[in-house]
Amino acid sequence: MVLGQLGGSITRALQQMSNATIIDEKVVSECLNEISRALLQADVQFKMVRDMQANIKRIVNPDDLAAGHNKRRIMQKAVFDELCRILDPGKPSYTPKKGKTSIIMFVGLQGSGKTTTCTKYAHYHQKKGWKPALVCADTFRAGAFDQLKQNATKAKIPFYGSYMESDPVKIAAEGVERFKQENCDLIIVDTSGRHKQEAALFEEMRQVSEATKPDLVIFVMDSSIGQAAFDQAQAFKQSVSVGAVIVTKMDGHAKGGGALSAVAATKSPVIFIGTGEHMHEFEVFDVKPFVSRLLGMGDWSGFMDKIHEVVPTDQQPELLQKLSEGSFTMRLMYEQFQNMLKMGPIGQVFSMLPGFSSELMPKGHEKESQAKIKRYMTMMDSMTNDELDSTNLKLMNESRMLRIARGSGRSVREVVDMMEEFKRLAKIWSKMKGLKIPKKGDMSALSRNMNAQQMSKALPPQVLKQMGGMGGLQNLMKQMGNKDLGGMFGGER
Ligand SMILES: Nc1nc2c(ncn2[C@@H]2O[C@H](COP(=O)(O)OP(=O)(O)OP(=O)(O)O)[C@@H](O)[C@H]2O)c(=O)[nH]1
Repeated sequence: MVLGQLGGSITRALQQMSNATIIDEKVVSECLNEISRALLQADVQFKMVRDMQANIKRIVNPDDLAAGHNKRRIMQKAVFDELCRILDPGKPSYTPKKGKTSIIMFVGLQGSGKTTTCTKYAHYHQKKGWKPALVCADTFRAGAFDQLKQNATKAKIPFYGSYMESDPVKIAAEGVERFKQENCDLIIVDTSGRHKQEAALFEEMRQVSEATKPDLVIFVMDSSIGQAAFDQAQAFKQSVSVGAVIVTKMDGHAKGGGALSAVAATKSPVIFIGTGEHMHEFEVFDVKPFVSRLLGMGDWSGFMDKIHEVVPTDQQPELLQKLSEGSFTMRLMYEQFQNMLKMGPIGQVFSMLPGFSSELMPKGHEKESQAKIKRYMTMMDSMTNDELDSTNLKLMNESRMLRIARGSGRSVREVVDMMEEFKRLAKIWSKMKGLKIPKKGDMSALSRNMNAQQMSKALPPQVLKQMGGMGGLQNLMKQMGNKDLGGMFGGER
């Protein structure tokens, strides 16, 4: 995971601090120095690291820490808040509205993934019923137009470009005009890659922006961008009004700190991340779940807590059992939708798992999302028992989808959307495979007496790793006072 190493180092530094017998200013300073070193090693800009250190020092008062508070948690929260602060400029970006023309211009360094991301962005919206179109204003790189054309054709998205015309300003203006007339509601302008040393290309970018008057300029950034990130991003921001950031190649193992710096430089929110070369490898970005995953443990415990809160007690053991098997069925999805509609927003449970709530229930759109869940349930009502209980997606062939669409009075596209949603949830669900749950009768006794060693054996290895290994787990158990662990395993308390 990009930035994964940074998260691990921060977690270790916090761990070392909480192992100390007396927490005084010196121990806190050492911990902060360790965290700062980790940030610098991950390519976060020096000034940002210095500011972050000063802010945490202000928030964390060693006297408070000494007075029997949970030291690691206080420090962790301060670090968490600071990272969120860096990634969240506090104001949302311009949000295009379906049915109303928006012009979105993509800018960035060479090879950052603009062309790929333009198509992903168009495809993402197209799936949601938008009418996007792509304009290739990259006349600099030979083959850029062919690449866009190929991607656009594959995704059945209209495109505009030219092999002959060398003036990107002219192409951009013409393309935007054409698609305005065709009533496209999302006109996406792809531009050439450039860097701040190329003054003429920066001037050209400004002219493209002037000619097309974009509602939103998106800065596309490769997550492996190093120390140069801050200055480059700032230069883009100073030339055109960057309003949002998309970070690409999050599927790699880059240090990723440069990406944090660039976000700070543009003072614009990250709206999506690219997680692979393919069209669907594109996720809505949410700051808090991302940072908590980065810091190694928050999501898992939060997830279990929320299951406890939202899922009716009598259903918890069964649900956890199914989690441990990792196999997700339509029926399970149906039952969870039912719980969530009854008990509150679905996001409460799954927001703990990155990529989930943001997709299914974006903030501020809860009403629409609930309506969507209800529509999904209507479609599932038209499914046979075999379909509901199957884990095999291949079963859902075209004729079955047609039948479901007809039976529920919805379109085939909506059925396909629901299947996509199901696939995504099944992927998240499969991560829980291997969770070992004590037999029903043994549950409460076992969980009362369970130590970290036993507990570590019960957890799937990838989850244990996410929690910061044995150390992270021991800490979590301390925080929860052990007694609550019965709840994590569905036992009676
Ligand atoms: N692994 C991975 N590769 C990506 C991702 N996004 C883009 N790429 C790859 O990065 C390379 C560059 O992507 P392009 O879309 O051509 O980049 P560009 O910014 O348009 O390039 P220029 O026009 O030359 O500036 C391609 O090989 C893409 O497949 C991603 O999220 N993950």
